[in-house]
Amino acid sequence: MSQSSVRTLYVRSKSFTLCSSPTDCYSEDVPSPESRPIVISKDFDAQLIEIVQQYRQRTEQFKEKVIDPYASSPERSPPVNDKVAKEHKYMCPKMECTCVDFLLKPITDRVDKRLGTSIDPFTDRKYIAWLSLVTIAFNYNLWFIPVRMAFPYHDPEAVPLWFTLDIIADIIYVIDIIVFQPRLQFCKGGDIIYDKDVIKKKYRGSSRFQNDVLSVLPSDLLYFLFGFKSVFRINRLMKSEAFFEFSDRLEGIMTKAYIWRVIRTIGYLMFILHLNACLYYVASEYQGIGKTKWVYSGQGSAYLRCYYFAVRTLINIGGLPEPHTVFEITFQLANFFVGVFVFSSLIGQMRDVIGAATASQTYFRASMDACVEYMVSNHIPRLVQTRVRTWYNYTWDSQGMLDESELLEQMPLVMRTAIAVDINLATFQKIDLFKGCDNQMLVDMLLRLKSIVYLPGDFVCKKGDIGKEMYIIKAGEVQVIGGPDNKIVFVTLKAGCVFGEISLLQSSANGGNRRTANVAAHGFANLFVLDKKDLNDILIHYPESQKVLAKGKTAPVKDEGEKKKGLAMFGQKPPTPKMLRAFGGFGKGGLLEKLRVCDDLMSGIMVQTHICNLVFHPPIHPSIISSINQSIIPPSLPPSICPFNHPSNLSIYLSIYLSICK
Ligand SMILES: Nc1nc2c(ncn2[C@@H]2O[C@@H]3COP(=O)(O)O[C@H]3[C@H]2O)c(=O)[nH]1
Repeated sequence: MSQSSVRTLYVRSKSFTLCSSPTDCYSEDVPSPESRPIVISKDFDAQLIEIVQQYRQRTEQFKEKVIDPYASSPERSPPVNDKVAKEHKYMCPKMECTCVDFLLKPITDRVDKRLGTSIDPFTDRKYIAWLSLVTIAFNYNLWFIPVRMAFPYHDPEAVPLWFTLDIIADIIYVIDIIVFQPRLQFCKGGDIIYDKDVIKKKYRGSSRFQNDVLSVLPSDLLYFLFGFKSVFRINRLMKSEAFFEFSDRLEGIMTKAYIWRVIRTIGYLMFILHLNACLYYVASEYQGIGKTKWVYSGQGSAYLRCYYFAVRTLINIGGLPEPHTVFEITFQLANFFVGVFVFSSLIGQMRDVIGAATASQTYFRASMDACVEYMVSNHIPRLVQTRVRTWYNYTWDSQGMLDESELLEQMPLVMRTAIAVDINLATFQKIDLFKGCDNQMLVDMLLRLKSIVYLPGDFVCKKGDIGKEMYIIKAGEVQVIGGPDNKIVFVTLKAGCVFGEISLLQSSANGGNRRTANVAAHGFANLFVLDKKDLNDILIHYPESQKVLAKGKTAPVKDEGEKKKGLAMFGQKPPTPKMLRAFGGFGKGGLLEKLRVCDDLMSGIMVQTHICNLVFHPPIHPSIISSINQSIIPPSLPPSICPFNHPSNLSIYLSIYLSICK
């Protein structure tokens, strides 16, 4: 080894820093350097110098990064925050970004803004609308590729049109692959995945992606070699999944999904006929157009005539020229066989679709028929039979089913709650009787309601009966009636009113659990019914609400405001009569104070008549007052209890007064 090829370098023992002299290796933190000279060959020396240069370069890079923290670097991508994102809007953050990515960035940003980074494929209407477009493009290929293959439709004038349509369909396919499919949320282990990158990765690994890519392969380039032939576009049919997806999604959002199912089944039928028409034309061409009686004659519209042939053969209508050659007979036989199998299955499918669409109607008819049969065989009076039929018809017409609860019971509790809350909670919250009640209690109540339809004139409850249910009017009206033959209407309750709660909320001691009035449906009345047992079960858990309800029922009426509260639970009442106002209304020294006297004086009908005469002018006849008392005071109550001091009975008196004296 020559002296010139030898160079002396010094290595600091711990950190292996390369130094050009021993003193360079001294530093404050290394007080006693143990540097020893290393003798290296010239080649090795060159290598080391190169390494040192590389280190210097690296140091420079780091220095640069200190000045510009977002300088591109393999180790670090710039932090994503708004400011940086804006500054580097069109810069690709990752080293693996391609030019295409870089160019597409502004477009993808815009698309993200419009569509969002992920799409819910089940409910997103925009996606379903897009799918309809893809379905049109797919159907264009599905129907026109065979027809263009079979019939001579590629004449020079038509080629530009076909070409344009092909391009449009292809663009739709490509947009679907780039924009929509890589954004579709999916479910993994019960979690919905929204992350764009994960979704993209999943799509790219799916068989759908493979089919989608195959469907857009530019096989049309073969036109250059073999001429303009639609057979080269046959790979476009690989997009069939989009059609079936569209079909499912549409069924999911349509209120009458069977309409789409019928259209789809008819479409299948027409497509098979269409294919057959194409085959017939090809067969005719093979035989020679117009050569025999069986083939297409070459006259008129080729497609129309061939389609006509297909309809007659495949649906086995017959009446066609007899095939003669072996080829013709074989073709015709194949047609008949296909016709039998395909059409029998399509007809079966159609029957299922129509059967499913009318299933509920069939169920209704069957229930009603069974009931009528039962009534006839048990000699039920005709009048009752008519009422039962009317009930069936009205219930079916008004709610589209006989028993709503049957449908709801199939659902999990959370769904039932959602539906019940959505339909009725707002109405419930407005009912005065429930004001101040716990919302959760109302929801519990909603879940236990049963819907029942009453026919005009039906008694919902009768005075003196034991009250086992309370009612909320869903639709229609009921009337609180009394007097001889129940001819007197004390009050009419409308949708949203509650009744039947008096006997339910009072204790059975002294007959408090008996109905205090007759209530009958005025027209058709659709009522929610709440069982006493259900109500009690609920109230056990809501003692506060129980107090509110009890208060709503028994609160003493003190002034106009409170009177409203007390009476409002019976629904809309007639306005305060002029006469009542003349007597000072319900305020101090007014009607109530006068009536309270009867607590002490009440001993017979004459006293009541006297008070009535005092209050109402012209006076009410004593016989009417007597009949009111008989119909209002629960039989179990001692006669000494004044009927006036109960706000509800008071309202009845006022109603009678209005109806008689106005
Ligand atoms: N007694 C009475 N009941 C009324 C009146 N208005 C509505 N109703 C309702 O008619 C229902 C009959 O049954 P309930 O006694 O259980 O509860 C009664 C009240 O809810 C009224 O003015 N007097």
